[in-house]
Amino acid sequence: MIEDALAAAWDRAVTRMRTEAAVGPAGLGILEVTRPLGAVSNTLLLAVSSMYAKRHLETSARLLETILSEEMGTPMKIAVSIDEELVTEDGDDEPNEPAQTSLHVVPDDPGPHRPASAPEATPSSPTPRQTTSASSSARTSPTPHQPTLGSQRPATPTSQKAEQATAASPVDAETHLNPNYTFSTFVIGASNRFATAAATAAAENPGGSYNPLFIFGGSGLGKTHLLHAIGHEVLSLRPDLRVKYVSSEEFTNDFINSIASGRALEFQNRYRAVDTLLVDDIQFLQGKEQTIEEFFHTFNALHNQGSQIVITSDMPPKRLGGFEERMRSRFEWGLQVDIQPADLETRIAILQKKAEQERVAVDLPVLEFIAERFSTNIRELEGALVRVTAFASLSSQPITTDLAAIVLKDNVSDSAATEITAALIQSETAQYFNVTIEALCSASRSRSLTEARQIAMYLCRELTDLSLPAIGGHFGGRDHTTVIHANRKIAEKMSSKPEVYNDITELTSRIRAAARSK
Ligand SMILES: Nc1ncnc2c1ncn2[C@@H]1O[C@H](COP(=O)(O)OP(=O)(O)OP(=O)(O)O)[C@@H](O)[C@H]1O
Repeated sequence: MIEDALAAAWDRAVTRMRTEAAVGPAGLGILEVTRPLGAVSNTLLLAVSSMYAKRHLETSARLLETILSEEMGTPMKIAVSIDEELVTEDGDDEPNEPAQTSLHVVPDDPGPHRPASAPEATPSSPTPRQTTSASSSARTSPTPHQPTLGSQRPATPTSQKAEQATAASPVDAETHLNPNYTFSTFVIGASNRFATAAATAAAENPGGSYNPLFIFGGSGLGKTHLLHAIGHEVLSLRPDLRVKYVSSEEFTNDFINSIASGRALEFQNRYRAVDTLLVDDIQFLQGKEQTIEEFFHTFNALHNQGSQIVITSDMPPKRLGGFEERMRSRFEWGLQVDIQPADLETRIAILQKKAEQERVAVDLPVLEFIAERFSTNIRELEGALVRVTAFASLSSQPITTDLAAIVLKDNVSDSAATEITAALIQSETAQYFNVTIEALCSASRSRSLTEARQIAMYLCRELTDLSLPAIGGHFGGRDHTTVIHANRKIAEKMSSKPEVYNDITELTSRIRAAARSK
């Protein structure tokens, strides 16, 4: 229990931050839910619920420490930790929700404000059998071409997805490696065989002849997955090595923050102390001259000391505009490998693996059906499987090709013809839930906004090529782990909450229609 004097000083410091300091609404929101745990010597330990909140708080650390010191009458420092038991910064107040409870209606849980006409309707034939209540059949469906579900829970409380709702594990805080992205979960096919062989070789002999390893290819083809897989493999073979995964956006933010807080040297030491640096989506550094300069020095330092560097990009080094020749030529020092779009057999195998991981039994003809329709982007392919299995689970039906055909009827990838942007998704989502775009991107953790925001993030992940940090950036500068959390949360809810499934279906259709009409 925190001492009364300390608790009172903390409260006064928060008030002063609000009244005297130019802290924005996001910062204030975070301060208000920050929990003081106690003091060790002159350091006040604070707990927040996410990396996003921690970073936010740390940017105001100096000011906070000055005010706290004045309030306590003695020099104070702060140390911020993440406590996942706290309500998350996204207001997700059921982080440890047991799978089974998600199948019951919580009476005082209004959730987001859904449009009155929206997806609680009973679909017209030939949509699958519904478990809707009689009253819901009186409503009209806004999207008769899309299968929708009644808001009542399925009669059979055995949601396949709900049973494995806790399967997804968090990203490692130190290495930033996603435990789901390993070589064992990566399907090898003609399109990625060479890249996988090179990745394996680099992982087995870090700093060897494939240094740097440069992996390039189109969106959603598995570059990030391979990058993480290298990290895991290095650590499993050499647990003593230091591995770090970083997206280009994170590298940029880290660099900018380090300069702003006068900690440039600490930044350099942190990045130069690693044995394997995995840098994702290097193309996002284009045009950021100072960050590229810093990356250039990081690269040189690491290469000189024999550390392995692996870089991914959406294009080969030669075509990377915005980088000086000296940087591009370094990218070509080692080995460059590309990943091509997966062929049909590989796509089927990926779906098979995904279904196995999710512990959902899906017959081969259904997997073939889905794989035939989604050929350019594995992320979309996976999203399609999630939708089909979620719908089958919610409506207690077997997963058949007919059902898949209905669910995916309007969900064909048409990215070549239309451009779906984060702004479009935000605008459609805000309109649909009757909230403002500002609120959607704000720090507010109200339940209704949280779910609407998570749905918008899920749709950004599925319908755009944006990276996780880029999506976080569109939603008030949130951390990429918040986007991963939102993605997992919504994928789970789609299988257990008909209204969420319907929101996703309806919004996808509205977003695609809006993109086509532009
Ligand atoms: N060969 C594969 N085997 C298993 N899963 C795969 C494979 N290729 C891609 N995936 C899955 O597809 C999804 C998208 O892959 P990933 O994020 O690695 O793509 P990317 O090439 O990095 O895309 P972007 O350039 O948009 O960041 C991930 O969930 C990943 O696990």
